[in-house]
Amino acid sequence: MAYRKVEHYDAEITNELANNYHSILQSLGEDPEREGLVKTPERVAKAMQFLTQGYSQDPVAILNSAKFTAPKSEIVIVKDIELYSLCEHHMLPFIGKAHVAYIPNGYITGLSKIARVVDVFSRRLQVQERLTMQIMNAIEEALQPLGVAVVVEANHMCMMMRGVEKQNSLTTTSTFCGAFENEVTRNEFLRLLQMK
Ligand SMILES: Nc1nc2c(ncn2[C@@H]2O[C@H](COP(=O)(O)OP(=O)(O)OP(=O)(O)O)[C@@H](O)[C@H]2O)c(=O)[nH]1
Ligand SMILES: [Zn+2]
Repeated sequence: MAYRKVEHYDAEITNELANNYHSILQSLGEDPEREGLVKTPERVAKAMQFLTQGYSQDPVAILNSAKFTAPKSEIVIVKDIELYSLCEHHMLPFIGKAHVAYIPNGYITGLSKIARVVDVFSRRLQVQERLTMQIMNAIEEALQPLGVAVVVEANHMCMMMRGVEKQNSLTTTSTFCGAFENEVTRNEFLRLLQMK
């Protein structure tokens, strides 16, 4: 059986983006008609739609799609969720990990849904601070837990490949609400994050 990729891209948007990328290649001094580049505008058009698909996804609906009742209230942590996002200033990747915790207040969600929510907000043009906050707000809205904590660590290609050209700087952002505003609970979360 022939290999067939299963992809869903809007034909009109793909076409419009591809025309623009064709012009961009010309502006960069390239020949968009040379063999290796003939399909590049269409490939980039699809890649960019993939990398920004989060705009059309509803994070709260994702969390609610596997919402279960839970009587006990212990910290739930999903850590080391890898993320790939695009900085909104340069549209270059920033790559890192999210660590997400919440304390249920009667409801839990499927663990994979937490990682999916990280993807939804990562697949948009972002700044790391807003990404961190949006993950927290979605969990808060969907589950109304006793608290939510989100830490994101990332390397920004715009600081590595160009600009200030720093190869080892790691940006950490965090946001806490509810019970995690309490120092004891927050420290417990930070301690659990350090456990390997
Ligand atoms: N706060 C924040 N800043 C970011 C993020 N991603 C990129 N930036 C920064 O956005 C800033 C944009 O600054 P500008 O001076 O307008 O752009 P620029 O001339 O390209 O700046 P340089 O990167 O310093 O060369 C830069 O300092 C980037 O490092 C992010 O997620 N959060
Ligand atoms: Zn940037």
